[in-house]
Amino acid sequence: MSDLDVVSLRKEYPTRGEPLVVLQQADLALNAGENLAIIGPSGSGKSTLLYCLGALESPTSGGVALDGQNPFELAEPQLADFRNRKIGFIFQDHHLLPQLSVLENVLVPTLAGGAASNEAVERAKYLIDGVGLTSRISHRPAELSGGERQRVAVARSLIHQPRLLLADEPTGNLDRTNAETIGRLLLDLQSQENAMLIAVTHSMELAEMFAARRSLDDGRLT
Ligand SMILES: Nc1ncnc2c1ncn2[C@@H]1O[C@H](COP(=O)(O)OP(=O)(O)OP(=O)(O)O)[C@@H](O)[C@H]1O
Repeated sequence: MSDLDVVSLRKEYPTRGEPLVVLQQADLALNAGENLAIIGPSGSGKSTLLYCLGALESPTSGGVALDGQNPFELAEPQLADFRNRKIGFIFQDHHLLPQLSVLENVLVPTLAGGAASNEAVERAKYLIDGVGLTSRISHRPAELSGGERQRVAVARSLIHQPRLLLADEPTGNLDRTNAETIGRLLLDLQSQENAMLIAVTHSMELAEMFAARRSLDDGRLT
């Protein structure tokens, strides 16, 4: 058994006619400290796969086990807690809250139980330093460049020391130089934190920075 096991994952979306099969028999296994890029053209099901891995979407059939736990067996709010503590998400368009500072944005995932603890604030500052934004800690997203915003999103994704980092086109909106910087940063932090990282992308440049690559074709991981 690996730290992450995905077995025969199938995802269909209902339509007025035949259901649309987006994933079929997708299998993968990953261990702590490993990273994987999944490449596929637009519409091939990359985001759907990532959402199933992140327990944001339930698969039609098949299973996901993270540290031996199948999240789809959990009821809310245990599922929300599992997602919050075990999984870090990075999206193409950062999803930062415009009215909050860099520090506050990084702390958002810790606020479910009320005010951020001193420990969380220390960890947020450590991560903001790690992504090179200490001098911007009080800035709002609108006062940052696109690459800087994505660095904040990377720091935020790591706040709970997640076991699994999921990145959906993390460099999709960035120019080549910034894309390379974010790719490198993600991989460095993932290795430092001994997390698993799965990124879906159509960028070969990004995929080539990863230790392993798979393609998503016709709903199958090859
Ligand atoms: N909620 C939904 N209901 C019905 N069909 C959906 C739904 N979500 C996605 N799809 C369809 O599933 C297919 C895969 O979508 P998905 O977003 O996973 O692809 P993708 O590889 O991430 O694409 P892109 O690179 O363009 O973001 C597409 O044909 C899409 O139209």
